[in-house]
Amino acid sequence: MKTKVKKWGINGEGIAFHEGKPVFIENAIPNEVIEFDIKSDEGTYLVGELTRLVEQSSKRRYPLCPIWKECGGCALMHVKYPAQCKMKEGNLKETLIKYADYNGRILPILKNPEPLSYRNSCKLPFGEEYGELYTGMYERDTNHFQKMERCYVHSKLLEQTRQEVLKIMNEHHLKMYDDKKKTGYRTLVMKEFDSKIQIIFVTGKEDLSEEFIHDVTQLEGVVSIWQSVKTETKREVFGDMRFIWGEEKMHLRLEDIQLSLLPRSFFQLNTKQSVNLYNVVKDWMPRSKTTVEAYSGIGAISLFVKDKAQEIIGVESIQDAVDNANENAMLNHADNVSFICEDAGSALAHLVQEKEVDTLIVDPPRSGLDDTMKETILKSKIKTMIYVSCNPATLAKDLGVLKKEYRIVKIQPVDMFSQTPHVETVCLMSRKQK
Ligand SMILES: C[S@@+](CC[C@H](N)C(=O)[O-])C[C@H]1O[C@@H](n2cnc3c(N)ncnc32)[C@H](O)[C@@H]1O
Repeated sequence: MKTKVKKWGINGEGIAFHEGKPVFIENAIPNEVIEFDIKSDEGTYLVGELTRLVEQSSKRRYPLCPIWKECGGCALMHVKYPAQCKMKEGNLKETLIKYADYNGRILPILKNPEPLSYRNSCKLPFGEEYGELYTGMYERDTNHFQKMERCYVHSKLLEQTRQEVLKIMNEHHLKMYDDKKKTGYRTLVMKEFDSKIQIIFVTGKEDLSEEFIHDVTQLEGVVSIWQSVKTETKREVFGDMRFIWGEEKMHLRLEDIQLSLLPRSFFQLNTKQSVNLYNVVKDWMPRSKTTVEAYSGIGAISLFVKDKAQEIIGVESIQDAVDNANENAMLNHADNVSFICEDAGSALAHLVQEKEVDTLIVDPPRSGLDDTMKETILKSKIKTMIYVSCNPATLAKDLGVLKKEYRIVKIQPVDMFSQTPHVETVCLMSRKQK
């Protein structure tokens, strides 16, 4: 069948229409004329497969990565960078209209200065082929494991080290995880900050030999090695954490803020753009008496805005991250900033009773704000809210609820995840005057 692609889908697919139903077609770009087959009928929509490009978009480019389609991690690898940014702005706008009934201004997206080689971390399962270990990922919605030769969005040092670590593992004839024996190597986790690398080997019941560790420590940039022993099937990648060698924590500097973090603690995966993101929050934040930062991770946002409030309380559910955040407050001489380990919604509910909280910053996971959080915000006297979101759909749905009491002042998309359809957004809100 032949059709013209009408618009972008949220996952970077093209959407066309066939007999009144939308057809989601991977690798198709709006305004292209294409031929496609129907892969499946999902009731309200169809899934199509592009079979031939009849008229190609000027926004299309040759994708750098040979496995971009199979991997699925970089669903926009075939789209020129300016057009990727336009796609994200457009999808954010459409989502805000759909769920929050907001059709106001959205600031132009803050572009990523490095659309390739920006990722500071990876978490990749091991596979084995002809007795050799490799890392890869499962193709989206399948059980097919795709080998990764080279990743173009990993930072250069991270990618170089990943390849060298694999070489050493194979020289030591290490094996992938065997679920029956509960031994072997499951996942390779690596983080790179300021040209220093931390490696976490997620394994079964495995003793890492001294010779193997010694060889890994010889790699340029490697400063920290951990092991995570995990024999259950649950999704969480970290099990029993064992510190093996070097520096326990990773250290990084963002402008004049110093941060350190343990392996379990979350940090944004694009270090340079996180500085630009945090500066938007800092610029938009008014002077405050008491600010709560919910979902505070290792405390980076609170420390960025530390001079704008008399007191800042960060709330985070991972104890390691809270410990790091409190140490980071000390490291940066921020006596007015402290962090507690609690569920963000429950903590806000009691903090607004105990203190005059006038400003709230939230940076929740992709699932957005839970009901307790939203109800507490609506009942509170919080004047200013800054919502940092990595998921336009949950952001828009949450704004749809919060608009009862808050008006949207400004919205700033930030491109943290180039080559992917994901977009980070900062939204400033102000409590309506009654
Ligand atoms: C998107 S990250 C934001 C971290 C931080 N703002 C930053 O920029 O590094 C979300 C954080 O929320 C934490 N989190 C998830 N659910 C939570 C909850 N119910 N209560 C408190 N923190 C939670 C996660 O552990 C994670 O550190």
